Amino acid sequence: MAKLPLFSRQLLRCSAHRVAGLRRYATASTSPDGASQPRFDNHVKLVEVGARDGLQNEKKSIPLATKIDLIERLAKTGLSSIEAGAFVSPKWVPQMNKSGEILEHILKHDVPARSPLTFSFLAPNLKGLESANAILSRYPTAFETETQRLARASGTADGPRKPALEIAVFAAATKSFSQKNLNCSIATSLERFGEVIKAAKDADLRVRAYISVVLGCPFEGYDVNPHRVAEIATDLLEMGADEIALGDTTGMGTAPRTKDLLNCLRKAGIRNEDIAMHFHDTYGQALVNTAVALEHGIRTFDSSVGGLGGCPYSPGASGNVATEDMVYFLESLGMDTGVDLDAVADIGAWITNEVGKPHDSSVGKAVLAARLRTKEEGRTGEI
Ligand SMILES: CC(C)(COP(=O)([O-])OP(=O)([O-])OC[C@H]1O[C@@H](n2cnc3c(N)ncnc32)[C@H](O)[C@@H]1OP(=O)([O-])[O-])[C@@H](O)C(=O)NCCC(=O)NCCSC(=O)C[C@@](C)(O)CC(=O)[O-]
Repeated sequence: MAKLPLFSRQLLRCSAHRVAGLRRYATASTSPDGASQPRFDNHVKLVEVGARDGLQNEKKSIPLATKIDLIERLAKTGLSSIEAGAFVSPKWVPQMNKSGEILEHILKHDVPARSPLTFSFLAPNLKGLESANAILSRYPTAFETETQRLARASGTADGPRKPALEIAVFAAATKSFSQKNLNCSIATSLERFGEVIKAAKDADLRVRAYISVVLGCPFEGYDVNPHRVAEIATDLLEMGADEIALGDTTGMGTAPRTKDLLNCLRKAGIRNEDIAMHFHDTYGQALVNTAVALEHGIRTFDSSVGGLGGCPYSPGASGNVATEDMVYFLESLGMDTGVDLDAVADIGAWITNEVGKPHDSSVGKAVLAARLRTKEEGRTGEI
């Protein structure tokens, strides 16, 4: 009898949460005072940042066709949110200079997707937003506004499914990082983001607001003040941001400091639903920190296929936590990501090869190796 392929597509995709009797991951996510009020909320949203954060640091210019191919492949995996580009100064980050073409491609072509998709683009100032808006205004019916997206999500509207668009601003928790990344102080960046957020809201777009270096700064070290992070997050939410993405840009975060930061934000009145975690894996702590954030009640995490990434203004920082590792890890805890692990493993191998980078996902490599073994065993069986 042929051996059961141990890591079959089904098993990899569904993993432990479909196994009867497995403990579901409990959380106290809505308890404002942190009191233990376990509830079951097993869906985790993964925000795929490979096409932007993953590629922005590459020195060699990556062809537009490769970037579009990457985005289209990712769209078929069950991901619901894909960061696709950045309307930033090409002098600062040359790799992102074709982001307008990417947005235009998304609007002109019906990108086949397994789930309703949101595409996100960074904009550090009004100039960036205006560039995005100029393109959007040429295709006014090709995307869902935030009002339409919310109506669809709540079941009060239907009709042909179109992609939704999101604008992302990016503040920093330290003065030095703000200066290096944005060429201005934190206060000035917040003033600019206030304008960007207002204009994006006027255009009925969803807004994500990053705060970088929340758990360690390449210039100021480990001691980033969590109260300062909470203040900046509060400012951005008051300006109208829909979500705060906390960036461990350097990967210096540890489990206790992740917990302290999230407790500090909770005490400041920031809801878990408004927070996403963005871990880099420089010190191999991203999954541990994810577990801490998950236990705290966070349900949105960023990741990058193949572990691509690194910030141009964070010397030494390695890639984002790999999407393959996140899917495997989260599903082994009983969470549902809706993402096809087999498919992202293929994309991770393909894109790292395309950009000539080492494939940085342990899970991705294991999945591919197991598939190869199964195939070889199948061939041997046939003989
Ligand atoms: C903010 C600026 C523009 C200030 O940079 P600046 O030099 O102070 O700006 P400026 O207003 O003096 O403009 C300089 C030139 O850039 C142009 N310019 C100005 N703005 C734009 C724009 N939006 N799009 C296109 N061009 C722009 C502008 O027109 C001008 O062109 P010139 O007249 O010299 O030909 C610059 O610092 C910048 O673009 N920074 C972005 C850096 C960046 O993209 N970093 C990576 C993203 S953040 C990140 O990766 C972290 C994150 C989000 O992943 C989370 C985490 O891990 O922590």
